[in-house]
Amino acid sequence: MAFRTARNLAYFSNYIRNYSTNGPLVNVTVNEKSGFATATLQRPSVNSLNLELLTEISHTLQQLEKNKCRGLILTSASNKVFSAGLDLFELHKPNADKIKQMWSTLQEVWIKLYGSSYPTVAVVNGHAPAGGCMLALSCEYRVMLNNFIIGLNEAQIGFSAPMWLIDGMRNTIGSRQAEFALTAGTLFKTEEALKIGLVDEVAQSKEEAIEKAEKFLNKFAKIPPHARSMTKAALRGANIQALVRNKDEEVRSYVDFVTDSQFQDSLGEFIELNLKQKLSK
Ligand SMILES: CCCCCCCCCC/C=C/CC(=O)SCCNC(=O)CCNC(=O)[C@H](O)C(C)(C)COP(=O)(O)OP(=O)(O)OC[C@H]1O[C@@H](n2cnc3c(N)ncnc32)[C@H](O)[C@@H]1OP(=O)(O)O
Repeated sequence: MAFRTARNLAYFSNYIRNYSTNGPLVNVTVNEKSGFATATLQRPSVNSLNLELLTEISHTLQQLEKNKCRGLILTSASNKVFSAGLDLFELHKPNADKIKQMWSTLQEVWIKLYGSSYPTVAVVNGHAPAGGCMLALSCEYRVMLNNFIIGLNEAQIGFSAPMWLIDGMRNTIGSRQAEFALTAGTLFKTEEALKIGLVDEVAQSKEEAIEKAEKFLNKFAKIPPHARSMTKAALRGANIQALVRNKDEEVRSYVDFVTDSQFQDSLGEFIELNLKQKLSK
């Protein structure tokens, strides 16, 4: 049963209210009429993805799947940043166990969002570098506001995006554009992102973006949900299975990579050069 019925809506809202003891990092509302859920990321100030936020996103996606969500709009409470990607301060001189959990939860988020049975739209109402772009890419449709940047800038920071994320980029903008974008770690302005197909539509305000997102979700009103989700699984399943098979091995490589002193040095330099907040010496 979908949670558009009042009883399930109440259950879901209650779940969300009770979920986090520190106050929710993801606010979920459900439009009673359309049945569409809006998940708003609200970790101050830039929705950088630490273990707590990733865990909450992952639980939210699980609940949406369980409650047979009719469509999801993913957006940000900030009017400047959709998500700044992984929390770079948590990657600096990290506790190995914590970053192991962090990467594993990031993989879970990708699997659940990229593979969701329900349709998904990212309303990209702010900058979306690296992990921010990952969240947007795992949705089926992207509506972005003007004058922001989006892209996978991992190469600029000193590493390669993982294979599943490369697949997501390739499936969205094609192999040729993906090779250019990933090898240079390009961050695209909204209009450039529209030209290469990294975003589908541009909006001038968040309200307009939400309208466009709902219009996209409404396209599926007359399509049998199981036929839609089977088709999505057929299109995306091989990429998801490849990650599932390689999940543990990838976590091990990631922990080795991130704890290596060479990566730590280049991350330290990146933070000092690019972020306002500096590392404590
Ligand atoms: C086989 C498997 C192995 C694979 C191995 C791969 C290894 C993978 C490594 C990890 C993968 C990472 C993917 C990522 O997501 S890395 C994150 C990359 N993110 C960025 O490059 C974004 C950096 N930030 C910015 O460019 C800008 O901040 C912004 C997002 C464009 C916003 O600009 P704006 O001018 O509006 O804001 P400020 O720059 O003033 O920032 C506001 C405050 O936010 C703090 N901040 C920003 N970004 C981050 C971040 N990513 N993590 C933590 N904190 C961040 C910034 O310091 C400011 O803090 P303050 O308010 O306290 O001053």
